[in-house]
Amino acid sequence: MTDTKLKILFVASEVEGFAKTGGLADVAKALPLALHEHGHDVRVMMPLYRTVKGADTAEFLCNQTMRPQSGLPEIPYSIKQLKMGGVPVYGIDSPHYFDRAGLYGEDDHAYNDNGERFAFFSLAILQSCETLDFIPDIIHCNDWHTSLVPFLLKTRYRDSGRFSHTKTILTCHNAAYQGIFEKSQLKLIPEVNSCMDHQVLENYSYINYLKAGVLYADKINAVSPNYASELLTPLGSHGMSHCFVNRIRDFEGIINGCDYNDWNPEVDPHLPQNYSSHDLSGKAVCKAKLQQEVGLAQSDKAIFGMVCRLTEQKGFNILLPALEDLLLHDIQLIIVGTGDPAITGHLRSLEQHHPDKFKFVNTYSDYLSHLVEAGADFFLMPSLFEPCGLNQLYSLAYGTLPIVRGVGGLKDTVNDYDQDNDNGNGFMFYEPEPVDLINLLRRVLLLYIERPDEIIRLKTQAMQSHFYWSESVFQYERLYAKALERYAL
Ligand SMILES: Nc1ncnc2c1ncn2[C@@H]1O[C@H](COP(=O)(O)OP(=O)(O)O[C@H]2O[C@H](CO)[C@@H](O)[C@H](O)[C@H]2O)[C@@H](O)[C@H]1O
Repeated sequence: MTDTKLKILFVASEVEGFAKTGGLADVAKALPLALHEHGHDVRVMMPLYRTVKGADTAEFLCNQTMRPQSGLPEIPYSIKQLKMGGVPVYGIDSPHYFDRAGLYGEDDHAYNDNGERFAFFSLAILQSCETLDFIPDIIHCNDWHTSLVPFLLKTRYRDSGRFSHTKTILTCHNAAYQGIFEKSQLKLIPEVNSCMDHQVLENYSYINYLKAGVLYADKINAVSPNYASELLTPLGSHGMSHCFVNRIRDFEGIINGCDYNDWNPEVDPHLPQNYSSHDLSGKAVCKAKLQQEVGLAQSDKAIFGMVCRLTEQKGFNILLPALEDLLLHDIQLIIVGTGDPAITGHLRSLEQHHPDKFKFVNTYSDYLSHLVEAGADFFLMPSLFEPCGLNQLYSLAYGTLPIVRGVGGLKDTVNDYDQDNDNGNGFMFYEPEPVDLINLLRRVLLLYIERPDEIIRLKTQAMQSHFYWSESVFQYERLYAKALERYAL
């Protein structure tokens, strides 16, 4: 398979370097680049939001007109090209749908036409392939935003000769977000409204985009083997277990890699001093810089860090009560994140009660996310569920010991010190109970205070754990091969 060079179109709603709200963007950059390195002809397609970095200088390729069925007005848009290493990134430039302040919403409110926006994007993807004369072997879709592409290929485009050999992959980065919209948002794709398949209909008035993708994609994967197995269970599938069970023969888990071009403490330009597993002295300099940056006293106290979207998924129901206990100890805590106003309010009030120990930085900052990874001693990820998780991989690379809940990809990537002293590179608790996290945090703190040499050994060991994208690319290549074989038979 590795000798077969494929034409791959990777379609995603966000791509690191251009527009990002979370981990999907990281993967939408690193995976296409890794596939390109394996010799495939990879192109990426994304919406050209107003905020896309480089949008002003993107190369204009052509104007397009979408002519909807059923007498709706024509929709003009254009295709522009950005560059990401050797991989072309096509931006779908529709002022009507994408020239807005946010990607998916503003002021904590999702845009009320998101269903229509991403139905348009899915149609534009296929129309643009034809215009650019790039007919892919594989269209690699990601999450609900692009889940209608497999549906379109098997319905509207079924008899179109041009895509007769094109197969689709759907990667589920987070099946909690399913894209459930009123049928009225699907005026551009009326076929969905007449589709009576109960797996696509959420109910008689609503369509579930992710379910359409899971039903119609040729192959499906989750971003870790453990999350894939969770998605097959009623408890771990966000209500979609029957959909995944129905596709079990075409469904698997492939763990994300870590992009060591962006996340490597030996060369990271965000850090005041670089360091490696052979010499951790630069990490101490990063710790001092982090303390100075957020306004905490310079000291050797253990720093617990966290960078994330502030959502229920990240385990705040477990974490907030546990922090009340943790902050009674002689530690420092730094949380960087934006999101849910209720969580923001709790964190603000906790910070006011412990101003000398806890800094909550309510912002989105690449610089701070790198500095927290480098300067903290421990990284908190007590997630309720975690499809893969990337920050624990960054934490390992930076010698910052992850404290995680044993779910999803966290279980696949962190070796629990309590289970395996010799090979441990982090700490794990299992039950979604604050008391379990509190007990773990106390044990970790004791280790930090009483056995500093052991902590250094663990940090060094963590830095030697690697999750290379090239390994995951082999598995994606096998998945592509299976998708292409299935219809060649
Ligand atoms: N305030 C802030 N400032 C700077 N950077 C911030 C930030 N808040 C978040 N980030 C960054 O966003 C990314 C988050 O990635 P994750 O994989 O941990 O979570 P996410 O839930 O978004 O992704 C989903 O998709 C990914 C990719 O498949 C899965 O790993 C994951 O489990 C799944 O939930 C990291 O690069 C992080 O540094």
